[in-house]
Amino acid sequence: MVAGPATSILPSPTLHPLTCAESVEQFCRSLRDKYQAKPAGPEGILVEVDLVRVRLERSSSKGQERELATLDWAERQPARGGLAEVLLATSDRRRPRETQVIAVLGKAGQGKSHWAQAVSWAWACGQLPQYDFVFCIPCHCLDRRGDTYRLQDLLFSPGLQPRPVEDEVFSYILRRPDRILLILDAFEELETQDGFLHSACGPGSAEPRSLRGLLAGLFQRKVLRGCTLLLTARPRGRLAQSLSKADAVFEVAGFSAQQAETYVMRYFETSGATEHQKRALALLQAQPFLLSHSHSPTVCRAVCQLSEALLELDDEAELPSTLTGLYVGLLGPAAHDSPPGALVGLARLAWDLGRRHHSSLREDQFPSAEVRAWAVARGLVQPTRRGPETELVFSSFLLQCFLGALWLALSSEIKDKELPQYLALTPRKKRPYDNWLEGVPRFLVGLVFQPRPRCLGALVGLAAATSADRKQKVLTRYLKRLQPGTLQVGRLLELLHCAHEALDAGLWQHVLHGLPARLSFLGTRLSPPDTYVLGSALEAAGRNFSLDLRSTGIDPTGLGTLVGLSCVTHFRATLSDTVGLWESLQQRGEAKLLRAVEEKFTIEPFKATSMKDVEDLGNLVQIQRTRSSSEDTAGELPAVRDLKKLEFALGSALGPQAFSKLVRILEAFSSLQHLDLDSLSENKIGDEGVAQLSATFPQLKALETLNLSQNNITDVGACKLAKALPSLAASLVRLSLYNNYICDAGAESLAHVLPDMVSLRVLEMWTPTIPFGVQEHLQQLDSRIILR
Ligand SMILES: Nc1ncnc2c1ncn2[C@@H]1O[C@H](COP(=O)(O)OP(=O)(O)OP(=O)(O)O)[C@@H](O)[C@H]1O
Repeated sequence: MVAGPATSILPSPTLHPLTCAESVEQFCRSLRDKYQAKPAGPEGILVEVDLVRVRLERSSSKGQERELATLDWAERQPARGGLAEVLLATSDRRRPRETQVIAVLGKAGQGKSHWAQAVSWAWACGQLPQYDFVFCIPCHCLDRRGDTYRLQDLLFSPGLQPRPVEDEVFSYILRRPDRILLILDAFEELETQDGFLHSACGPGSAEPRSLRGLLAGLFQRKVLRGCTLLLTARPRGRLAQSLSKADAVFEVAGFSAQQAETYVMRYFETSGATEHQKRALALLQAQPFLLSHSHSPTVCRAVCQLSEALLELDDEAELPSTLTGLYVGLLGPAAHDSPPGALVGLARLAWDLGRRHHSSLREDQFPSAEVRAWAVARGLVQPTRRGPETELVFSSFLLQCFLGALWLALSSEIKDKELPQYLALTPRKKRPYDNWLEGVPRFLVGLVFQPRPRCLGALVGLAAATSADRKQKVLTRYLKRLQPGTLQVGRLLELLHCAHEALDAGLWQHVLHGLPARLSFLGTRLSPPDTYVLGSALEAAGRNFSLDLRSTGIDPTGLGTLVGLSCVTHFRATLSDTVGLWESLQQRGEAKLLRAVEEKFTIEPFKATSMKDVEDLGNLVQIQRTRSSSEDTAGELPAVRDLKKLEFALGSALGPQAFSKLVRILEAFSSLQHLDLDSLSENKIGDEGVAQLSATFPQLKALETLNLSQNNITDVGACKLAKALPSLAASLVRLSLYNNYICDAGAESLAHVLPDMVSLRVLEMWTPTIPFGVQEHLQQLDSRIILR
């Protein structure tokens, strides 16, 4: 694990670097002892996972807002150097005494807190000798009120640290901020402090201020200047804006298939049931939907818990095929021995807290002490990892979502006409879920639609479950009125998940029927469960589809599964990911599938906007060339062979360099009809670029439109172009040369080849550098010349 015992980090310290008061040494020792204490049971399992370097980018739909960029699979760079790489991510910063801010993002349950815990554990084991103190602070423990918040209150929050702290410790911290690692875990909990980046941060470190002021001070690098500030947070929501100020951003990748398997094995080792290890793995593998979800450690753990319970009872058991089924299975036994109304009471609490963006509960919030004791005993709520002992949290965010949905499914307080809004499928000004309770829609549909006896009835009894009948009617009416083809693609995916959870043939068919034949997911992240439901839907729809899977971050297995479906007749995907897929199919000897996938792949029209695009295109052509030079003459790639339109829009900084790469592969595109080298930001390929391009004309036999406007071309380039143009005489219909630096000599040389250009209809050549007299002359010479 990146955060695991970071053996690769630095040599273990021989001597503790503190050479100060005994009280400081003692505090350090007790802090280490606290972090070293490993939790018992599954919480103590640590599977090493990757952190991936990511970036935030401006949201395409929400103007200035920033969101996590969706990286292509090949673009993802795991921090293989482990924790050392993450913590030193910004060591190349220009001012070494500056605070460095590192953000670690991930969806709920992806393992951020576990990772943060492992960082403190690694420190406690002497593996981060560059820090004298690590403070790992769960943000939900922070006191949010008042203007009397001091740095000491943040570092030494009551209940968080081992013992009362003396002034000496604090003054040591102030003297050596560079040796402090401050971890703010679950930073999204502080979203009410939104806007702190621009807040005034007030006087020195020890002075009281508001929490917002203190955060401002830390982020503006005025308080504890020189420390390392590590944040973990869910990626969506308002706070993501402040994270754009981080020096480095990583994402917790979650479990790979192999890591999920390791987790299952360790889970059964820890629980002392090693005899069930293999059987549990087989159960998971038999349920591909849950398997696709097992990249989330939270789901993986829930699956293990249910498998353990099932295998105790019955060796022939099977796991359910939905997430709703998983949580009904887990909660069913707890519901049976609950005090009256306990489950519904807890569900209401989950909903109320979630709506207010909270996950922690105080003792006095439970309906009764009995309910609290039951919920703790059943592991539904648990003490916070490092918070005050009196504070509890739901044992997972997904469980909180499930309970919230249970409340919606049963409550008579939710009006019928309000219910559909909780599915969040129709556009609204404000999204009802943003980081919080986002799992609710699927669970709500699952609970309301799945057959009562094995679902809602199993939790609250059949009599109480009948209250969901009306809700089912309301939701059926709403869902059947939805037209899947008109939904924004993120909502379409959510609808597919809801329909999957419903286990209702009518609803499923309705959704399948409305799926458009061309589905573009461009820019929308596709997780393994998304790929799974999408694949099931396409297969069941009994029609053909074409898919655009570019910029979805789809994993190689998911890509292979979707594009391998016989009903997917065409697809677009990121070039590098597609080439990766071909290579793996080739290695696995799946020649037939490889051929099929190559046939379906299209890049039409192709727009190169980055150097990577050009390089990826180059790789594709290289594959084509290698194939055609080998025995395999049928190895032509239709994507290359059939490409008709190619746009190049790299801009002036990278344009010339990238174009010289592009021009080397141009002749491979034998069907190219439209080559557009004009981008709004100007490519500036210049005379040299034009000369290189002209040399490829004899091979571009199908070229009809050539746009060379805004490319810094002078008479030199124009004359070269004119000389080469006759090779395109039979095909070229339109040539654009607007806004270059062509003068009379260049213009006239172009005009003089026009009699040979029999297909040409238009030569657009307006540019202020051509003298007026020459312009008039040219227009009289050939009416195809446009000089306006
Ligand atoms: N690397 C790991 N190895 C073993 N178990 C893990 C790992 N990561 C997470 N888990 C398990 O998954 C559960 C959820 O992880 P964690 O609480 O760290 O997620 P999170 O991303 O912080 O979620 P949230 O945003 O809801 O706070 C943990 O309680 C733990 O049981």
